Amino acid sequence: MTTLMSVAMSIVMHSAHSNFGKEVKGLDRWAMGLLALVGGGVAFMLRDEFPQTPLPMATNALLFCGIGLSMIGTQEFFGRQPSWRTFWAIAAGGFVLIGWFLVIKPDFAARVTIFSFLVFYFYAEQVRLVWRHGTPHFSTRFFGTLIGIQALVVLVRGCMALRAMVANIDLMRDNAMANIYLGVANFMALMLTVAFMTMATRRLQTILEQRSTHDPLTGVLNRRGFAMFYEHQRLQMRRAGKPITLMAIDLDHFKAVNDRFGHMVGDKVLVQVARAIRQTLRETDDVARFGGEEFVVLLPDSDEHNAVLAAERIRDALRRFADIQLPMVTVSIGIGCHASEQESLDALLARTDAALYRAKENGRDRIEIAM
Ligand SMILES: Nc1nc2c(ncn2[C@@H]2O[C@H](COP(=O)(O)OP(=O)(O)OP(=O)(O)O)[C@@H](O)[C@H]2O)c(=O)[nH]1
Repeated sequence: MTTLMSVAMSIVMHSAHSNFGKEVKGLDRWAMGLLALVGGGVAFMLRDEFPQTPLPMATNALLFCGIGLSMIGTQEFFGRQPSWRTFWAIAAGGFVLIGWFLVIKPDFAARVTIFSFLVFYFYAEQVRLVWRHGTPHFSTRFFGTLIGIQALVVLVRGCMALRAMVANIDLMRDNAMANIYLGVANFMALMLTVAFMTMATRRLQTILEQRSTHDPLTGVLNRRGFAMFYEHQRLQMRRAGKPITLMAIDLDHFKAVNDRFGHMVGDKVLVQVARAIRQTLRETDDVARFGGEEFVVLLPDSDEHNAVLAAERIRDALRRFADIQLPMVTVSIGIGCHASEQESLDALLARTDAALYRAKENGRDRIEIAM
């Protein structure tokens, strides 16, 4: 049953990889790893039919590859460089050593010791990755706990084998430790896959949320993200009785930048302008790109005077563009402060935009305050 279900899970993993493999790494490794484990399981089942050597060797090789691939998958998931050398060293070294203690100098306990300690490394590395790079979320804790248990079980079995407690480690004999090990090994292959999928879907959810609220070119908020941020800040500021001020920023003669230097350079300028704006703001402020070359900044707990100071800082930052080998650009800025608690975001934006267009009309590269 476990073997069949692992095949099903491998298909699920593979289809998840083809749908969002670019966003979430490691799924294909897990899918392949599961297939290798299935192969190992089948080889294990056929042990009585073909009791002679190649089969146990193949079982071990497939199990090494299956568990090792899950480590590679988890490394890729967390954005780490996959350690293929370690993978091959362990898989090949394990294969040779187990072959030695199977054919040349048959020793069951030695084989279990070698197998357990080598695969322990694969699991322990994943525990380390979760510990260091995991996000504080249920899915990560779920995966981390399961992989930790798996590592522990394998380690205990390795230690028992090291002390040559053959009765406890021989899976063919009916004893508590062997039953626990077989149960955990079978159940865990599935549970770990489910847990990894939970982490993968959580990652995908975060990415999609980020995409729906952020501008892909500059990475700052988009209109939707800005509206959400505004709503959150509006409630907080209303409770605290503090003002909210908006700043509408539009690049001057940006068409000329595009025409003269090309669209690619125009894009770079937009990215740098967004970065420059962000760097001049406080932690509590945020900036959005409202399409084209217009940015809107929200300044909670700021009045018009503070907003003008912030706007001047932004204009100063843009003057340093020559240092990063980009064409110099100037901006026109409109500033609007909440007139009353009842004023809607659209109304405030309209007043701020009107101030911005006044700045354009009055010669650009200047700041105007909304009436
Ligand atoms: N490179 C690049 N250009 C963009 C993007 N979005 C809009 N633009 C360009 O921004 C320019 C906006 O031109 P206009 O609306 O005439 O404004 P402007 O030239 O900045 O003039 P004023 O705003 O009146 O000072 C157009 O050339 C658009 O093609 C973008 O994502 N990347």
